[in-house]
Amino acid sequence: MPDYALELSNLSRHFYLKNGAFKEATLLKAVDGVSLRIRPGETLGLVGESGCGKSTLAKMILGLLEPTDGDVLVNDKARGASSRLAMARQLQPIFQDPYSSLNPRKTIEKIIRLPLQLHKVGDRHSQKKAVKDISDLVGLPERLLKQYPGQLSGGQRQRVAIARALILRPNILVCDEPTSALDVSVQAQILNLLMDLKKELNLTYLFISHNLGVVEHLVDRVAVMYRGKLVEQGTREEIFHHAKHPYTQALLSSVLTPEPALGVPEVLDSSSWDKAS
Ligand SMILES: Nc1ncnc2c1ncn2[C@@H]1O[C@H](COP(=O)(O)OP(=O)(O)OP(=O)(O)O)[C@@H](O)[C@H]1O
Repeated sequence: MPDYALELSNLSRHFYLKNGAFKEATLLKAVDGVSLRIRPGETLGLVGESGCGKSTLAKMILGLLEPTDGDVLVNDKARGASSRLAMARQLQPIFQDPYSSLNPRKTIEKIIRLPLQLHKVGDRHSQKKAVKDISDLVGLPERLLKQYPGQLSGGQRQRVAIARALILRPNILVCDEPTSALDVSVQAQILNLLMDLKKELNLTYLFISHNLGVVEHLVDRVAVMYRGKLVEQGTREEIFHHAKHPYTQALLSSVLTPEPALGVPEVLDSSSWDKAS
């Protein structure tokens, strides 16, 4: 077992923004010297308002964006030191919009199976069985496997995205606003599913959200980001009940008087819903 599932050291990503032909470019420090560690099996919530750098940080962890500076370690090894397959078997993303991330011309079965084919894992028979097993695990009825993304509800599509992320059996999921595009009633179902999967598969989560109401119910620890930097991190109890940094306090007080748009769902009452939304 590695000491840390994820370790970020002094991670930065800067962008030069052009201000028109004759003006000098300005430097935007989208992520600026972020260091954090997540232990195996832990859920870390990364919170902060829109534009503070959360997605940029996620993209660097996932290898979709090169850091300007700093290191990403996955299961104690530099991410650049592992092959694509080795990395795909450790770390997978779940994004906000399950529709745009699913190929509309492929059946659900093919979409979930694709990572196994791309990485040449198993034969046709074992791949089909793996798709069936993972679909059961995420609560996707078998009849949906022959359908196309456009025929599914938002919640079902997010279950497909989760199944595809898990088919190579990674131990870490980077969830970037995984429920923000869903109806409030469906959000709770997907959040409950993610928590059930975490227990069953002993997963580690980096859970990115602007919605502190969601984060409070799910995470072990919280890291608070403001203008590219981490301003505070601590246990859920420390951050939600004894926050020290004024920005964290301001963020929390805006949640205590929620706007309707924040749509804090009624999380974690799984008694009243069906698995297949
Ligand atoms: N490719 C890019 N080129 C220039 N600036 C960028 C680029 N990507 C992100 N930025 C800027 O970096 C900053 C951080 O953006 P990022 O998307 O990481 O924030 P965020 O916290 O995820 O916000 P949101 O929750 O709205 O997605 C923003 O000011 C954004 O405009």
